[in-house]
Amino acid sequence: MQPTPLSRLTKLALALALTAGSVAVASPAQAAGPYERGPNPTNAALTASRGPFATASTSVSSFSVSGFGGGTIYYPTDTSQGAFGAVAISPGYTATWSSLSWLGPRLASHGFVVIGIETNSIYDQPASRGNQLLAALDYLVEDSSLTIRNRIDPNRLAVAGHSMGGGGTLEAASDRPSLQAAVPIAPWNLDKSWSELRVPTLIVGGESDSIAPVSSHSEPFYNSISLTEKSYLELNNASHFFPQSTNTPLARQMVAWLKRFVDDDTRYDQFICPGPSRGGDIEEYRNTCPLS
Ligand SMILES: CCCC(=O)Oc1ccc([N+](=O)[O-])cc1
Repeated sequence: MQPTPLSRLTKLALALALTAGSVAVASPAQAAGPYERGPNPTNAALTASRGPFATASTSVSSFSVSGFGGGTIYYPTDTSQGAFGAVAISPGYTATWSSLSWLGPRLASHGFVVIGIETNSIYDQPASRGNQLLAALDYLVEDSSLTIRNRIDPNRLAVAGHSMGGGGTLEAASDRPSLQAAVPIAPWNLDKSWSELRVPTLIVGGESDSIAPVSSHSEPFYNSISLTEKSYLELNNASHFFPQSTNTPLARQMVAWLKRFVDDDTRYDQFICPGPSRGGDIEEYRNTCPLS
């Protein structure tokens, strides 16, 4: 087939533009990442009590799963936008999911499937909690009896947890580098070095934590990570138990981190780099900006 000849007018326009040295290559509209979900983020949307998605929940009996103690799944009800990333969250020593349950609908309303787990025993240690987080993720993406399984993208998974659950979060991320994000909250672990970690990790600590003091837990954990993106948020005057009631700075930073690394949604970079400044609820924020 003959190429369509350029019209005289087009040729003239091109010649004029070239002479003027100003041929503008039409830039396509900024391509949206394939996993971006929801409207453009704002600080108000991240600090509101709910994100843009309506959510529902379903409980998971300990008798229907293996490797963890069941729990509760929260998910966006919207089925028009493709699959969502998922995050498994562990409570701390002697605690149950109810201690963190505000996080379930909060995160799900931003476009994530969340499983808040019960541990096999409330006395389980961090390594066991890490294995249980991974078992919960495996359940979400593999168990054919789970009717919402097709809402979950098996390649976009994350872990989080409080205290020994935060220690378990580090264990899970160390054991499974294919995870997209980890968020240890007031993490507690006897192992202080996580130099092998390749999972982008946001650590959130409390300035006044006397059970997992940041000086012997969150800070050395953060400092030991060198192979991946990391951020450290320290909350002003916060005790070990800050995640056990609605905590806006935690939710804001956690949603931004999950959006950025589970959904590859660079619209959230602005909340990570440079991130929150010191003052008010924020004692300190450190990160590895710029994000690559
Ligand atoms: C809600 C409980 C959070 C948590 O895990 O707290 C603790 C962490 C470590 C110890 N400990 O090592 O004894 C105790 C509580």
